Amino acid sequence: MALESITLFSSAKASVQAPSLCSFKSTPSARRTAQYLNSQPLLHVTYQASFCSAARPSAVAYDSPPASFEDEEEEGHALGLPLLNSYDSYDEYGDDEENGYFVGMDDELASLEQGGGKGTMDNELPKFAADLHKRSLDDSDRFKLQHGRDVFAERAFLVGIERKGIASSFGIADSLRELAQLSDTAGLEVVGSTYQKLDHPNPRTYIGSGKVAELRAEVRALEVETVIFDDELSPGQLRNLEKALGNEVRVCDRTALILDIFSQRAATREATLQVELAQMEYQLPRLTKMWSHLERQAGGMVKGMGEKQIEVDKRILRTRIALLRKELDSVRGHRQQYRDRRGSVPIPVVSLVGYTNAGKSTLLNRLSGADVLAEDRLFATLDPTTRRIDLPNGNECLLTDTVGFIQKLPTQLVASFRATLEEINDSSLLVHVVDISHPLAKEQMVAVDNVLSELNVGHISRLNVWNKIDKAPSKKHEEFENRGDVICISAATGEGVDIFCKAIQEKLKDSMVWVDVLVPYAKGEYVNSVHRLGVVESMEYVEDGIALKAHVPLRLSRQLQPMRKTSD
Ligand SMILES: Nc1nc2c(ncn2[C@@H]2O[C@H](COP(=O)(O)OP(=O)(O)OP(=O)(O)O)[C@@H](O)[C@H]2O)c(=O)[nH]1
Ligand SMILES: [Mg+2]
Repeated sequence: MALESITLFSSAKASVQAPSLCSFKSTPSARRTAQYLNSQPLLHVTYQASFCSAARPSAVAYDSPPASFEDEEEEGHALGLPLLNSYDSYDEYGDDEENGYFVGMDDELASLEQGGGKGTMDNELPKFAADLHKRSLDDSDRFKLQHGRDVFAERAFLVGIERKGIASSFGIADSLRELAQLSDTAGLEVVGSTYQKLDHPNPRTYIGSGKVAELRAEVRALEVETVIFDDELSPGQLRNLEKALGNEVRVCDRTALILDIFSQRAATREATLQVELAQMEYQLPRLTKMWSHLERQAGGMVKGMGEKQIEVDKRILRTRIALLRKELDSVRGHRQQYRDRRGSVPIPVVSLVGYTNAGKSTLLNRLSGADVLAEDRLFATLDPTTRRIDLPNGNECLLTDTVGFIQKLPTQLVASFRATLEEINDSSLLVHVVDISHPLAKEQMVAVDNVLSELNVGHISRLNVWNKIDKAPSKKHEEFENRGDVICISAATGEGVDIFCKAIQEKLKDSMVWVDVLVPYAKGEYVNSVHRLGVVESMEYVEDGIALKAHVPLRLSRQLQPMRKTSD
């Protein structure tokens, strides 16, 4: 078995260009097939190795025909997808399969032709390609243009629970609404949702067994393709739900969905590596489904074969995870060098943090004329962008836009993005941007505070900014007029932005350090830095140099340390 080249999880892409080919193993014949299909106009084949991933493939490739075609549970078969089988077991299964196509390798082909079988590379593959193409046309009304991309609108159904007695700041309706927004961002079409009131999530199936039966009926009635649960499912829950709901539907959870969105959006090498790592760590304990067909195929004769495969896969995954970590370390090393270089230029860093879709990128764009993608969807930004901006008093600072937060942020994601988020640690000031027009603005603030407290940034001073006041109801205006600790702005119209800049300036001054130094004439560049970055109180040309009294950013004060006047 050519295991080494399996694309184990070619990420859970919820939206792919059809058609895609799901292959359980990357065998030479599967690769060859993909090569052939990709050489055809209008066909684009990607491998996926598992049905747990969020994309519905257009066809399924098996290395040899599964033994139990009649078995209702047979994945691809049950989905009504064309099957592609490499030929080696053709004699045994060849004639009774209408849905399948058979291909073989050259040497196998020779023996096939000698044996007078019907399938050859030459006549079966083109038929297969034509069938795939036809199916993708049949499905074409399911494609909608979304955010400038063709997205296959899978039918999704959402399931949540309301915990009795647990005062979650997000109510179940709000949480499901947000899950729907996430699904939409991932390119799914939400066709319904349900929830159950429970003391605790059911350890076996998350919802109770009666509710599972109800869900199964609803899923059938609505022709649902993906069921998404609002909380992270344990590997056991996932397995049991997959079993209970049948193979026609895919089961996934909030975490997998968010990971999927991140993987669709990751643009830089570091973000891609981080998301891939998070996905693999998520998949590792959940590796079950992709080899279960082997058990059936062996007809129970080679008991535990699937088990063994899972062990092999786990080893492959672990090796890959180790490799990813190493690569990430090296990418981060480069970034650290960049940051160190930036650190030697003592410009204060101001970080924009906040809930996803709060308007952080819009604000950065407004202040710096940057061109960061800002759009009305969740997680538009994954990579931090930094721009230099001028403050009203002529000082400069660096403004950094960061990835947005969300409630129930997957732990793997927080862990793998920690390094990116840790840049926040270098900031002189955190600006917490809130979308005050959002009905759950308060709950979102709490969620952001929770993530921030995990990041140990309590020592950095904060500025709270309520954004989108152009959209907010006037009641909110009265509310914030009574508060001294908030700046109200509209990043879209520019209202309040001047006041915001002044507030940054003041806050930065608060975080500055008082210095009384004598700068030798030979080191005149420091005087420039003090003017550019600090607030000068007095300056005097004396015999040995320039005597300065000023407030300066901490980093600059360190550089000025040797020039401190000895008298103080
Ligand atoms: N009406 C109004 N809309 C705004 C304002 N600021 C931002 N928006 C809109 O809100 C949406 C989200 O803005 P972004 O700047 O992408 O939000 P973000 O905080 O960077 O979001 P993520 O990158 O997903 O974390 C966009 O459609 C913006 O046009 C505002 O002041 N008023
Ligand atoms: Mg953004």
